[in-house]
Amino acid sequence: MRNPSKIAVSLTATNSSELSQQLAKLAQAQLRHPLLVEWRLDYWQNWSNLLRGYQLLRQQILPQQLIITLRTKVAGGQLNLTTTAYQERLLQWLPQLSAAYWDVQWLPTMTEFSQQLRQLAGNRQRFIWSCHGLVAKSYLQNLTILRKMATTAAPTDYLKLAVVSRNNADTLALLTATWQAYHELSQPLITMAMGASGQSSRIIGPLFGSQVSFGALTATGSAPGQLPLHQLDQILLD
Ligand SMILES: O=C1C[C@@](O)(C(=O)O)C[C@@H](O)[C@@H]1O
Repeated sequence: MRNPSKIAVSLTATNSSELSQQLAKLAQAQLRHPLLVEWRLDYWQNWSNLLRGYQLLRQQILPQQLIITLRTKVAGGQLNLTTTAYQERLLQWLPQLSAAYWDVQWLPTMTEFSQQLRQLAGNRQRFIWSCHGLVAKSYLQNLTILRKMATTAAPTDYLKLAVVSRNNADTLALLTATWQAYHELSQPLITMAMGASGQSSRIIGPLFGSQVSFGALTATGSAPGQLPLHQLDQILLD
């Protein structure tokens, strides 16, 4: 049987006071769907007080609700890091910040890094293997990425694919690839088409096998095309 769909929301605070504000806003949210909270570390300005931010977060958010993500510029995030610097930061911080999921930017050539992560994480830690396409992709390109990511992921890890959409055909390519992957692969999926023309994928994604949809807590959210959290909660089709 399928798991119930979840909604995720990103905290994009740059410092502790912004984080408190975003958490206060989140505390007001009464949602129909189970909620995951993504902490986007790439927005955080001063990493010497990252642990302080984490403590603040944990006063309100349970570890089993938490996703921790460090998104680099090449994948649409805020931090300009080389692959090596990105991987070093993950290896440094993963043992210190406990979360249900760590988001990891997937690369075809990362066998050694993924083994290091798993060793550090032990059995309890699960991963979201992420691929962010900033250029629109065809059905086959989307499906091929999902299939390749599945070879890195454990059965309980998520595979996440976010691709830019220029039009309805791009969105359909993402949704139909999701549908095929849902029938072929054992891992749960999170997919979305980014941008205004991809917005429908955030609403009907669950009908095609995507299990988590991201809504926006702030005016801009954390990616183009996200719907406001409450609106998404009302209209998500699952
Ligand atoms: O990977 C994703 C999905 C996302 O890019 C979106 O399009 O909603 C938002 C990001 O914060 C998150 O890490």
